[in-house]
Amino acid sequence: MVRRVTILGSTGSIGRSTLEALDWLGGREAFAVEALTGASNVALLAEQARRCGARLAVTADPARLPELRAALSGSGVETAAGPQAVIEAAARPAEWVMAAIVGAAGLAPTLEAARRGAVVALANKECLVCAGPLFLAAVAEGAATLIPVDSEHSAIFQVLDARAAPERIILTASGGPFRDWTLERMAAVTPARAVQHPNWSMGAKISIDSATMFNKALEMIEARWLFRAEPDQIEVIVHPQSIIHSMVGYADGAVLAQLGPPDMRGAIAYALSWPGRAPTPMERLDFAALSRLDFHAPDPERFPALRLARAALERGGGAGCVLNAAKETALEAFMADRIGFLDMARVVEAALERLDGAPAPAALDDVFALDAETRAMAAELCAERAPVAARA
Ligand SMILES: NC(=O)C1=CN([C@@H]2O[C@H](COP(=O)(O)OP(=O)(O)OC[C@H]3O[C@@H](n4cnc5c(N)ncnc54)[C@H](OP(=O)(O)O)[C@@H]3O)[C@@H](O)[C@H]2O)C=CC1
Ligand SMILES: CC(=O)[C@@H](O)[C@H](O)COP(=O)(O)O
Ligand SMILES: [Mn+2]
Repeated sequence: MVRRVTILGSTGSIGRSTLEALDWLGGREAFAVEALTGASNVALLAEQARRCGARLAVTADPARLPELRAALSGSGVETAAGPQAVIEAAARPAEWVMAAIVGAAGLAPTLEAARRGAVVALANKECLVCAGPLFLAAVAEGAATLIPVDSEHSAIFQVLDARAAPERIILTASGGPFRDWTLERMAAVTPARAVQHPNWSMGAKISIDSATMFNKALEMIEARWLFRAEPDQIEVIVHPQSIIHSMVGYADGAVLAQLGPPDMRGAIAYALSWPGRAPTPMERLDFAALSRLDFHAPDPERFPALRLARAALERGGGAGCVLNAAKETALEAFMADRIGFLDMARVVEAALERLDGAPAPAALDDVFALDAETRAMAAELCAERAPVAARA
């Protein structure tokens, strides 16, 4: 039977890997693409839609609709544009939806797919970071199935034992490109350098989040909601090779791990073939060639993001939403050379302090309001930091 799929964020790193995984697992004979969505890369979106015979292609940017229409003229692919059209794409009747829009912009469309009961392959971590309880309520309300795709959470999902509650959730972290750098060197890091992840090929924003370890901070909060883990059950260990994707410890002291090459097509193919395991051409691990796997504790001084995530977890309420919105604002300022690399954590810390006590958002509009309030405050905090050129 042909399965209908939708890819939210098809033009990004995860979106492109998803299209490859669909080809691995049977292509057009096994899958019919209902909708693809992108934002700025309209040429790629149109090419993807033609190639896989999508019914609908949507750009989140209304100004790009004429370009999308021109690129798809004569193809029979429907077109639409704007944030509401992305939500409507998620509402269309695909049984399996890849949620791969970057950032908080992915929340509303992914919620829509969950509410109507799709199998949601969740790459976007911000849904759970900004609105964990709300998002899980939508999953329950829609009787949706949530399959984690973030490599760590996919790994944990794969080794969870239905018969025993986990004692520890152990997230592995590569440590990013500045794992061994001094604070002095890190202070002068440029965006071009920060996007160079040592192991994974990913979009620019998550690559920089890996460099600050804010990616791991988001993943701690993601794990809290996905696996209903208490904050003190969630640990982070630096593992520079990114071969062990994460681990779960049980009450008898046993630790189960999932291993594989650092290639997201593995986690995506798993989400497509769940509850089975379809054969894939993923590279096989050669343990003799690997020879060693290293581990060390993260350095809290050089990577304050982990401490901030723990504080957000302990504060609860709207702290996850505040942490993410402040982080996204600071990340954009860093990418535009308006603040330095180490300033990102300073901005997030100040925003968390100023908005301490923000209540947990009870509805989507509350998330948007807290997100907007935090972004405005974080933008002021960024403006207060000395310009990068003045500090050079
Ligand atoms: N890349 C990876 O290996 C991993 C990614 N993730 C998570 O998955 C998500 C996607 O990451 P990644 O693929 O790297 O990101 P990319 O930046 O490569 O892709 C992001 C996608 O979102 C689209 N997009 C950007 N802004 C908007 C918007 N405002 N509204 C709607 N769509 C938008 C982009 O469109 P366009 O490009 O056309 O502008 C693109 O399709 C993130 O949440 C990330 O944290 C999790 C684990 C691993
Ligand atoms: C592929 C994936 O899931 C990323 O989130 C990855 O984990 C990033 O690597 P870091 O461990 O450096 O954050
Ligand atoms: Mn990850």
